[in-house]
Amino acid sequence: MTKPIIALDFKDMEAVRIFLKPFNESLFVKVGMELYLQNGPDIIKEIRNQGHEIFLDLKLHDIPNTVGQAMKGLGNLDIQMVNVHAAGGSIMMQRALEGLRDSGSTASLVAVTQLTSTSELMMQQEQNIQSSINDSILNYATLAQKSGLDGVVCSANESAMIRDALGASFLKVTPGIRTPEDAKGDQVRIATPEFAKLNGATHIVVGRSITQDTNPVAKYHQIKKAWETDVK
Ligand SMILES: O=c1ccn([C@@H]2O[C@H](COP(=O)(O)O)[C@@H](O)[C@H]2O)c(=O)[nH]1
Repeated sequence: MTKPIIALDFKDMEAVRIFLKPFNESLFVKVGMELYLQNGPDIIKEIRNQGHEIFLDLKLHDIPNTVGQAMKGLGNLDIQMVNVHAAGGSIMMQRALEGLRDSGSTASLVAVTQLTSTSELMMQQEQNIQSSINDSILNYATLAQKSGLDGVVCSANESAMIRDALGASFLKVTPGIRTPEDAKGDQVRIATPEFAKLNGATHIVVGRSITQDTNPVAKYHQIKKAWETDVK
């Protein structure tokens, strides 16, 4: 069972240090654009030195050569998971994977399908995709699998569909996790940890529900328990 991934959406390492200090255990954390782009690769070294696993969530999306070369560089960091946008296309995803493996990295490479902040209506009107959001997500997930990637980022509302179509071992990394008492914020396609578990998610990503709680350690353990408990 994978640990819930905590999204460290903080502005600097000092804020990360303060957040991580009360946790007396090894965690799986996510470093995203806010933290990485303002602090650079040193942040990865320090978090790894504290014994935590890292999902580097930079969502690369550019022409294949640029993404391939960038991935080659990121592969030199000691990270366990990294991602691209599936909308960049199959050639871009293949070059990303080649770049990552050329660097010797064994990190999982996953592709974002539709952001969990996107509704079906937004997708249809703003991206001009005239299918259901589930069809779009399954299309991107299928493309990612054919491109050799390890899995996708989707919401837990789509993880059962992807599991049934593409297999249980294809990773379904699911942000947009909320407990019933949490604020939805800018997320649209949300689910509880229990729902994610029941519906084939392989990983859950939780940010503000933990980081902005008055007792982050207790909230993390509440979510971890809900995620790990077997549901019949
Ligand atoms: O589709 C996606 C892809 C990535 N994310 C990231 O996950 C966390 C979620 O944070 P919350 O505070 O729990 O909403 C955040 O870092 C996003 O960049 C996502 O939400 N949806």
